[in-house]
Amino acid sequence: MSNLLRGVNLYLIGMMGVGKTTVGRLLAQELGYGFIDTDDVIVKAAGKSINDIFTDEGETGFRQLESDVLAQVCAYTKLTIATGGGIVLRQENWSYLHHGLIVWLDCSVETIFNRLLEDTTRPLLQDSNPESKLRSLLQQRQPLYSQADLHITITQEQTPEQIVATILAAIPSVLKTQVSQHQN
Ligand SMILES: Nc1ncnc2c1ncn2[C@@H]1O[C@H](COP(=O)(O)OP(=O)(O)O)[C@@H](O)[C@H]1O
Ligand SMILES: O=C(O)C1=C[C@@H](OP(=O)(O)O)[C@@H](O)[C@H](O)C1
Ligand SMILES: [Mg+2]
Repeated sequence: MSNLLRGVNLYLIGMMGVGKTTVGRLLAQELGYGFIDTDDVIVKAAGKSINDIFTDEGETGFRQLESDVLAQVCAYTKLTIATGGGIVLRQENWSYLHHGLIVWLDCSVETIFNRLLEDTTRPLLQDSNPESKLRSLLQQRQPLYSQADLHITITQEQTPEQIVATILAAIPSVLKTQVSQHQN
């Protein structure tokens, strides 16, 4: 698979809680790729948590840091990059994402809600009705996520290992499409 990819980066996109960070780390191991989580880089660079960045600099400040980090990481190859769920919102980010293969991890709002029930690290979910917030975020973002090269729908029961296997099995079909598009 690594030979087939020829060092092309994989970008995982999708809603918060879908498993981008968890699956991305495993996927990188399987491919012999490096792993980067854009949120981790932002936290290290800013020296504070995502919650504190949202409080101090607002979502706009966070989105600027996110774009800066994405612009930097896309200069490297052989990486699996777990992005934050809102990376799709800025048009400029797409020019960076399209340097690599974009994989949309998609699962139901119910699954996400159950996973993040106790979580306090996602500022956008600190809402009086987090489930309805998730639904409206998904509604807004779905058309953007659907611009990915690969759409992987996952069920609540699927383990990270199974999701990695599904992604690896699907990659050759997209690479083939891209090669034939170049030939036409
Ligand atoms: N396939 C899975 N099955 C069960 N729990 C999962 C799975 N993938 C992720 N999780 C859990 O869901 C939560 C969110 O996962 P995370 O990887 O941080 O998602 P994201 O980066 O997309 O926000 C974490 O607690 C993680 O352990
Ligand atoms: O969906 C979003 O807008 C966000 C998702 C988070 O990352 P995960 O998708 O890894 O949870 C993080 O970037 C921030 O809380 C904003
Ligand atoms: Mg994450």
